[in-house]
Amino acid sequence: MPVPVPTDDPISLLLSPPPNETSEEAALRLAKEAEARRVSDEIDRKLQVERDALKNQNVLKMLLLGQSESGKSTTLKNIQRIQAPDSWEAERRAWRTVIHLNLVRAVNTILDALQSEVAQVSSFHPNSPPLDPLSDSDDDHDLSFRQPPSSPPPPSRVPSHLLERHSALRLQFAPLRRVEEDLKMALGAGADEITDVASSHGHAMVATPFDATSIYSTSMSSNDSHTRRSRGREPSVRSHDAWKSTVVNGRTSTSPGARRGTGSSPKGENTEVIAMFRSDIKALWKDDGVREVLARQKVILGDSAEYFFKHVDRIASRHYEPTDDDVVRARLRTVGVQEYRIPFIRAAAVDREFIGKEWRIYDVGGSRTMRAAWLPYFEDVQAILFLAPISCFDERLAEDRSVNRVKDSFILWKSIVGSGLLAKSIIILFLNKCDLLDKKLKGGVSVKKYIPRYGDRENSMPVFGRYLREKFRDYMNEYSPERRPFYGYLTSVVDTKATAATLTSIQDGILQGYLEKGMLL
Ligand SMILES: Nc1nc2c(ncn2[C@@H]2O[C@H](COP(=O)(O)OP(=O)(O)OP(=O)(O)O)[C@@H](O)[C@H]2O)c(=O)[nH]1
Ligand SMILES: [Mg+2]
Repeated sequence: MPVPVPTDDPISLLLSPPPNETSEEAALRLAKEAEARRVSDEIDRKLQVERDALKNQNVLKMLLLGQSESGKSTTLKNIQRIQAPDSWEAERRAWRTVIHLNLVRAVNTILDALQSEVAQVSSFHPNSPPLDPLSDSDDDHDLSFRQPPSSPPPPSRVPSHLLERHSALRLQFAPLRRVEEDLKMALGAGADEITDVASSHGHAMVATPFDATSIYSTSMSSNDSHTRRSRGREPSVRSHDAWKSTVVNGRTSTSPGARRGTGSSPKGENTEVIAMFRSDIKALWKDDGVREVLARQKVILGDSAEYFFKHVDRIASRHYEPTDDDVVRARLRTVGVQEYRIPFIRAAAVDREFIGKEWRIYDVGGSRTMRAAWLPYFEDVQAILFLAPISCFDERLAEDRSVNRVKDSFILWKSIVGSGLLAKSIIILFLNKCDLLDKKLKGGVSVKKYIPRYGDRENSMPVFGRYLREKFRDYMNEYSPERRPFYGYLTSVVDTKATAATLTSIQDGILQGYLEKGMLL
């Protein structure tokens, strides 16, 4: 006797057999469901084994969360630098390839901007397409964002010398296109930035990790709707150092010949080519006309581009060895979830009981295409370090141009602090990129234009930073299932000295708290 399906229950609707199903179809459907359940149970079993192992080892589990380019991997580098100096040193060399890619990509982006200027596609704004403004009636009840409509670009005032030289420049820099392709090949998927949803390679776009529900989510033990898990893809922890050993050992040559399968070019050819272009790159960056084109087209070169151009003499040299600061500035997008094991070396200062114990840190890819993969890591997490970049109050997500980046951080934050699954976790907030915010506000960008309710408060980094900090705190108080302390820091994680001090005191505080509760021993 078929059970009537309540029409208002989407899960039951999904699970109910299709009308007029034949017995063969029913058998096939049931077999598929049984297989999916088997896979799902296997995932649960593996995760449980992992959890039990962690408990036995007295490991503290920490997640780094936040949108893409919020500074999660940069924070992790700070942690590695302080707490795992040997592996930090061993990996230094590998970052050279990433830094070279960052530099070459920035040069090629400048050339693309010149190209579009010359082609007089002057209405084309690669980084800021006109959109409907986000109005005050937006759903964010006490803080709304406005994206002022893009005004038409002013007529090109680019000096004619640059326009005339443009074709020559393109020819002159042509070898750097090939170098970019080679370096990307060597570094793998993370070498490409996600530019829009079309480049998400079929990954589901979700605003929060809890939005990825599936028909099997009802079998979760917790009754918190936020704990529903997508069972579509097996959770995977990627090895984070695959590209590092590749570029250091030269298993994949970064030479153009190797890319085409001939393997004929000597290793290190790309470094040679980049070194040959040192003075040309310097001249390009210093050219006022170039600056004007970049400003006019609102081209975003990446947060570290300016730093790499500033240090091009060192970086574009044949014997370049990255410094600590260079490594911290290097940008490589995180793909999936990456696990790091880091000992508590400062722990002796807190209590010698901690000697031999370690952090298990998970660094996640932050774009909306990656967030579904976070959820399996939420159980038994002791600490979450949440990064919200606050310099980007006037920017939109690369993967969804309709969403303001600070608003996206609020959406994510509310879902994390509001999750029953994470109710016992310590949550620490870094309101990051304060250095860039300071520069932006001093450069004349007005907060009020994008956040009308900011009103006539001072347009300065400390005041706006504190204002946002209060908003995050209020949301935590409003959304947390149980009361929890708020730890919010205004940070610039590229400042390694200040970040080291902050991280050390946070670690000591967390360890002390756990020690007092007897949860680690
Ligand atoms: N100036 C400045 N740059 C920063 C800061 N934090 C991070 N960056 C830079 O911003 C870029 C992105 O940082 P990542 O740490 O790679 O960002 P992420 O959150 O790991 O990004 P995904 O891996 O895509 O999720 C890098 O070039 C960093 O050097 C900061 O506080 N100030
Ligand atoms: Mg990352």
